[in-house]
Amino acid sequence: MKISVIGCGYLGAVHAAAMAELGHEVVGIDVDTAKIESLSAGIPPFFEPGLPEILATAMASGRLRFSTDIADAAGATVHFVAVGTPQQYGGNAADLRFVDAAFEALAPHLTPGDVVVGKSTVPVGTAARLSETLASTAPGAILAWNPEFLREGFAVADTIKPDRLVYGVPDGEPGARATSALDRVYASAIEGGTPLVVTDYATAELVKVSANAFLATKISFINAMAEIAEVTGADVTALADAIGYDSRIGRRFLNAGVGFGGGCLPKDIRAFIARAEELGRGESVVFLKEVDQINLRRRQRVIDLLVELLGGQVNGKRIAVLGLAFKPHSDDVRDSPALDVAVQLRGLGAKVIATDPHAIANARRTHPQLTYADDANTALHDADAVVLVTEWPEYKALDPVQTAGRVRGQIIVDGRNSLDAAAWRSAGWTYRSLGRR
Ligand SMILES: NC(=O)C1=CN([C@@H]2O[C@H](COP(=O)(O)OP(=O)(O)OC[C@H]3O[C@@H](n4cnc5c(N)ncnc54)[C@H](O)[C@@H]3O)[C@@H](O)[C@H]2O)C=CC1
Ligand SMILES: O=C(O)[C@H]1O[C@H](OP(=O)(O)OP(=O)(O)OC[C@H]2O[C@@H](n3ccc(=O)[nH]c3=O)[C@H](O)[C@@H]2O)[C@H](O)[C@@H](O)[C@@H]1O
Repeated sequence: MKISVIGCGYLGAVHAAAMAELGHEVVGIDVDTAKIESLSAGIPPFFEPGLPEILATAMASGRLRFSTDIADAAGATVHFVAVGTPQQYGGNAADLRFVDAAFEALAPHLTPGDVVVGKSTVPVGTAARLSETLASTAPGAILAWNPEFLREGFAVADTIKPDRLVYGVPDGEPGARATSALDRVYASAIEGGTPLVVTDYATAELVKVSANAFLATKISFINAMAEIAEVTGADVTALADAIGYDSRIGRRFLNAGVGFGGGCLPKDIRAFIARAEELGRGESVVFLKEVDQINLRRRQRVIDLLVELLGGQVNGKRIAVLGLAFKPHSDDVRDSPALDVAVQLRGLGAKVIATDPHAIANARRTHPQLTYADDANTALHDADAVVLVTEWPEYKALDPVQTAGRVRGQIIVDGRNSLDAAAWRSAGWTYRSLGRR
């Protein structure tokens, strides 16, 4: 099939390359010239395992190209819109200006029968509104909403073989046509047994935000238990293992620590709260405010622990911050707890030396005032204390004895509860975590 993908960020670039990998003919379009130049040269503008490989194959096959000109979408019959929907500046709601601009720019290049497929995460009600607009700007074009559930770090596999597919489509013949077009796009996943839910726009939009809200709630639940564990001497990791054996609960997303961040979970729960309030149903999701608060408290707890361990103040103390990305296997620093901790420590007067295997360039762009080290050894040199905030495998593998030889003070706060506490303690470290013994 001929496909266009409007917006080539973390979601769109992977989607474009994966669609070409599946045999479709794809054009990826973005307003960011540098991003398009990089993608056109076969170089992903961000770190995503597996993307360089599928990008190279797809470019070599001639099935994938990139452009800054929206007119190049003409000729495709399915158009995915994957532009950003960030949190509004100064508010909680989603900023839909990029979605609106993309639809407005795309409309003149559509022909009747084309299917426009929303991929961006949007507040419920957005698709119905955009469908009405399209009816006048591009008569005969059909809108579907096909939310995306990929995880950064696993984006390629999640796109080629998703857990499930959800299509939000209009009633009647247009809905049937959109469904059949999407079935062709995703033929390999469907043939491979991927569950498919075909529903209306509102349900599809809500599936996406409720899935992220559930995941965020699960993380904040275990982090709330970590707060209780801290004052009772209980161990949150053993607790998570024990409740996780109950298959109704499950162990995944029960890792306590410095909490969730990234370009999605935090902004999506806030946008959900804002949208529910607009709909007069704020009370239905009021618990999400607590989910957000518990999450933000964990960042503060890491800071408080360091202050306590450093004798009441961190001013002038050299602190090695291990990790900047919001999670391992990503270079994304959007709303990253790790970067937030580094920035706050610096604000308290600490000499912060931060490091990350892949996220330094992105962190430096938004926070040029921080001091960065290219590797953990350099960051650890002469540190008065160490804080691990992104559980990259290389940090988890640090040897406590060797690490002791690099630092000035053997103090470590394990913000991801991911180190072997006993091994670090027996090597002479003062080891503290978030809710672990
Ligand atoms: N990053 C992720 O893992 C996932 C993201 N999502 C959702 O997908 C959407 C995109 O997210 P990301 O890719 O992370 O954001 P991003 O910020 O990495 O990418 C958005 C891209 O859209 C481009 N753009 C903005 N306006 C445009 C326009 N008018 N025409 C063409 N391109 C335009 C930007 O230049 C940027 O490259 C958001 O709604 C997000 O919530 C959903 C699932 C997973
Ligand atoms: O809408 C989105 O963009 C995506 O948001 C999340 O994916 P992602 O943000 O890539 O990362 P996750 O693996 O969900 O992790 C999110 C945050 O939660 C934290 N986390 C995760 C799991 C856990 O047990 N504990 C925990 O603190 C991670 O460190 C990270 O900061 C969802 O998992 C995806 O399904 C969804 O498509």
